[in-house]
Amino acid sequence: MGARLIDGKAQAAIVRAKVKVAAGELAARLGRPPCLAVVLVGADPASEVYVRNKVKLTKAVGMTSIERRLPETIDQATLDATLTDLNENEEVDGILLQMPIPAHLDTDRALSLIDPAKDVDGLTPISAGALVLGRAGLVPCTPQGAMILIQSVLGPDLSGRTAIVLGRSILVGKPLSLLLQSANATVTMAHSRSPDLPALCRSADILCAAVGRPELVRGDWIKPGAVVIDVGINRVIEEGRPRLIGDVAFGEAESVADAVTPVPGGVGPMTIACLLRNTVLAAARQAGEAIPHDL
Ligand SMILES: Nc1nc(=O)c2c([nH]1)NC[C@@H]1CN(c3ccc(C(=O)N[C@@H](CCC(=O)O)C(=O)O)cc3)C=[N+]21
Repeated sequence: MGARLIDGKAQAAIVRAKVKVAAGELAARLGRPPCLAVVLVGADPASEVYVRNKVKLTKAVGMTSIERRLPETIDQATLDATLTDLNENEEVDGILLQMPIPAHLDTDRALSLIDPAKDVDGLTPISAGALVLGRAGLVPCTPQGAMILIQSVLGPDLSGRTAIVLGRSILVGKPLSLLLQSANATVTMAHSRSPDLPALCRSADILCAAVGRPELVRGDWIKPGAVVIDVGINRVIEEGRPRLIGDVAFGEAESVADAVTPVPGGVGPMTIACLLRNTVLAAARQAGEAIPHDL
């Protein structure tokens, strides 16, 4: 009841349509389509699904993709060599190392080897630093997708609005806080140790939940008329069936918020659309070409 639904599937389709035009323009100038390389270590079933989906959507927007599948048991040197090989491959514009990688491998080391120019996940120290410093760089996909959803409701300028981000992960919470601040919102970075989370949340015009705790955010945590962005994707079993639920109690949020993202169909589809967008941006920048179209 009440709140508008923020349609992540529809917004992702808009982003992909723009990416498709841009990829076409760029392909004509480069003499080949932009190319995304996906590195998958091991055979985690959830990762397999994501990677298959990414490859399918990459082709659908007129780009190419290559996959490097490595066995669960590889050593760090093999992973490192795979990444540096892709760095040097001039046919590859973007590199994505699918997370998580097996525990015996060093994630930080692997990420820091990726050429920042090809870092379509925005997770290398150089990309993270560029975001902090407000310089041009590749922005992590999930927070970028969340921003597009927020701005689809509130417009590009968030001046005068307060925002709270629950969660301080490198992947989502930290970069999303910085992006909100760049768009002129006044941002609170909250987390599990923050005092009185419900009251903090209730003061925010924009509430972003990225903590990975199913339905942590209740209706009475939400300021009436707020925009609620649910970044959580929690797999739960309900009545014997697997189901995806967010970090926000959706039914309760609906009767308080002005607009709210569903799970699934909210931020998730935006993540992949923004990955494709980053691949085009990376291809253009490396070739010294202008960013095609209005991306
Ligand atoms: N290097 C790296 N980059 C990532 O961006 C990355 C990763 N590793 N590892 C795993 C997580 C997870 N992730 C999702 C992307 C899309 C949906 C998505 O589209 N979800 C659909 C539902 C899909 C379903 O039903 O399972 C939705 O929310 O509507 C979900 C999760 C990207 N990740």
